Amino acid sequence: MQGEATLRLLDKADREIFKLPREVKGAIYDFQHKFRRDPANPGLRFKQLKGHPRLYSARVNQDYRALLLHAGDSDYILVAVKHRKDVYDNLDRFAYQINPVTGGIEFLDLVSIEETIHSGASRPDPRPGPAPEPVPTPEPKTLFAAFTAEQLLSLGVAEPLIGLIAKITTEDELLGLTEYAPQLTTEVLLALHDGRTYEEVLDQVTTPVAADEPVDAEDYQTALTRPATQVTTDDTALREALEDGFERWRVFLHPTQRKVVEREYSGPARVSGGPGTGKTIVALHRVKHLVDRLGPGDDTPVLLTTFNKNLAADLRQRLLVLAGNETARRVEIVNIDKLATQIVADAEPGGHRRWIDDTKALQEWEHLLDEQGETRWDAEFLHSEWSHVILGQSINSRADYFRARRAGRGRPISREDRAAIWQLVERYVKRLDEKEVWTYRQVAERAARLEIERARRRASYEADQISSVKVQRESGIWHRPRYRHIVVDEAQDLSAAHWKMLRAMVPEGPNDIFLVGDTHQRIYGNYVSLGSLGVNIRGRSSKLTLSYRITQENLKAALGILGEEEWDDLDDKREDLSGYRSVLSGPRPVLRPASTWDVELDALVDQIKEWDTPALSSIAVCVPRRDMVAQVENRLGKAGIKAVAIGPDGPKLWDAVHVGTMHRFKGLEYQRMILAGVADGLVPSDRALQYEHTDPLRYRRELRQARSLLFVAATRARDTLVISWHGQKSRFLGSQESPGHPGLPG
Ligand SMILES: Nc1ncnc2c1ncn2[C@@H]1O[C@H](COP(=O)(O)OP(=O)(O)OP(=O)(O)O)[C@@H](O)[C@H]1O
Repeated sequence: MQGEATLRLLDKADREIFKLPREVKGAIYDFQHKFRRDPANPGLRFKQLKGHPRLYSARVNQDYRALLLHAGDSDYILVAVKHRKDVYDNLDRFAYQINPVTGGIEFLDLVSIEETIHSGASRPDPRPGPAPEPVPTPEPKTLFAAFTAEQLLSLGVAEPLIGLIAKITTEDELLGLTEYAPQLTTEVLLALHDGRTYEEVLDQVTTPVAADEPVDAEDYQTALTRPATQVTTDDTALREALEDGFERWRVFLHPTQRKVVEREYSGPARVSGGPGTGKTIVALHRVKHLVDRLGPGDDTPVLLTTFNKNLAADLRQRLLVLAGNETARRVEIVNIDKLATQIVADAEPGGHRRWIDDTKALQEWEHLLDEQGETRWDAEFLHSEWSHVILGQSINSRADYFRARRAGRGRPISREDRAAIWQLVERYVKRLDEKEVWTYRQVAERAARLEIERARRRASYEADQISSVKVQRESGIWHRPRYRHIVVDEAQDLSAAHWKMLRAMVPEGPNDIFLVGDTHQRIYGNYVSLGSLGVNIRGRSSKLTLSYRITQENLKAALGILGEEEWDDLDDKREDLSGYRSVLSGPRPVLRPASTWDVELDALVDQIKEWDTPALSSIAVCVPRRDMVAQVENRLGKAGIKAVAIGPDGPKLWDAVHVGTMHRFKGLEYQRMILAGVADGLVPSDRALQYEHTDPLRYRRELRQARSLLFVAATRARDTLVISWHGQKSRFLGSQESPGHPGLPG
């Protein structure tokens, strides 16, 4: 063999490599350079392994050998690095195949897997709580006895593992097996063990990753290009994977993630998925994919936008890590309200208006109602009517408001009422004008109109250019589209005006808009129907279902919070979380009642002390109300625990416990989360509960939003989740209660 070679790293091989001594990792670094430059270099002692036509070994250092799978031509995959004695003494331990279901390449070291099964058997139970009474069992039952080998194979389980799987009797052994087993085998076995039926697993786990075409078991070259082959995508990625602090999401995408990232879409596309399924990761990879395909002379940027400022900052930082400066330079990353403000500021330079948030906007309503002596409607109702019905549908006149749809808005209002409300809204807007302030929604609405007008002028300019030779070449930029592509994260919280603005910013066509979001996590009450806003996602929707953040235990608890509520798909259809699952496991969530808020605060301090970790920012405390944030901060401070509130721009300090209201936790994640004050009256709030009899529709909407808020908060934990309350436990935590004991109703 002569000339250069490519070398990729197979998923999970990095895990074993990571555990090798430092000097061996250094040697691998040198090895991969040499190998790529010239695999025939005699110093590498590159040779085929007996009985394995595609498997080769090569020298890393005196004691260690790299195992390389030949995919064809000069393409190799690094599948393991092992001590010399573990390579040549027992060659039967190695197996590889193209999975007949997915068409992805899989490698197995049966001895390593067997070892981890046995170490799994002696693993300590990660879940606290009373130890189960030992029950004498004559014959341990195997976990997968109910399924035939044919069934397991048809679900995509790796054939060489069938024998080992038949012997598994405990969950810990199963977790041991999954450490080095191929991804699909792991997912299938855990889903079956979780109680899903064969048909459910086929439908939810296997089919989404099955190959689209018949699989040729010998064509490794084609297999290498399939999303189901989880390898680093290029040579540089392999080098990164060996570095300290390597983040796997950068190179190993799940096959369903890779599919949605690389697909060609004929128009706007939507990716949904429960918390932690990698929607943000997918949005970042999609941006990279789109930039990689831009022509060299194409300087129209790609827009990456999200809901708030600190998430935008996080996206920028992660895009730099993923794709580097050159790519990031071609991407505009900005939160949606800032984008709208820029548009308005550019169009109306010299404006002095300040933004006000919803709390301030409500105060203004209250003052207006007091001054007018108006008691028929409260500030909340009027603010919501103005924001969601009037601004939400771009209503400009009284006549249009008379005709406006108010579906799902709560109590019906007469024509006479509408006339009075319209008058109040006019006075309110005038009041804000005089004070030179405006709400984010007003800015978004104004920006949408400006962009629609700009798009209209651009379209007529283009039409003129085509139809008339006399149009001069103008140097103005208004006739260029603002963006080539738009990618949106946290799509569930954007308002109708935001979507109208975005729609006008990018020409309709292939890959124009790519949005990711989860309507179960909608916390700002913006219900939209994308189709009616010109963002037609029909036929271009996909779903991610495997959570990389949440453990199975926390996932069950979080799903319990959602209850029987119904959710939409941003486009007037229903959406659910069927298939949502995890392969991670950890401690069960802890439910902790307290008699008073004071006692709850004491327990919170004790809990953090008990964790006794120097990594304070791996801990977060989430509370339902702003005043409680200050109280928690205060109490932690008194106990000598450094704490900091999460502000609108995110947390200011990184060596402190982060404390915030539920809204502030959107998009974040922490090793350990405490949700405090999860009591009825707070979650949902008394304010929401007051509508139960007066306005049932509104009551339902408020309750759904409160559920979503608690769902967002509870799904931020990577590992430990503690939920506490004082007084009456929140109705969203289910009916079972076992004070002092861990566990939540599933
Ligand atoms: N392919 C992957 N490999 C490894 N880790 C991944 C992968 N995809 C996602 N993750 C990790 O899972 C976690 C959740 O990812 P991400 O934030 O993208 O999920 P999300 O769906 O946007 O979550 P949420 O809806 O809760 O905000 C992150 O820590 C991320 O690094």
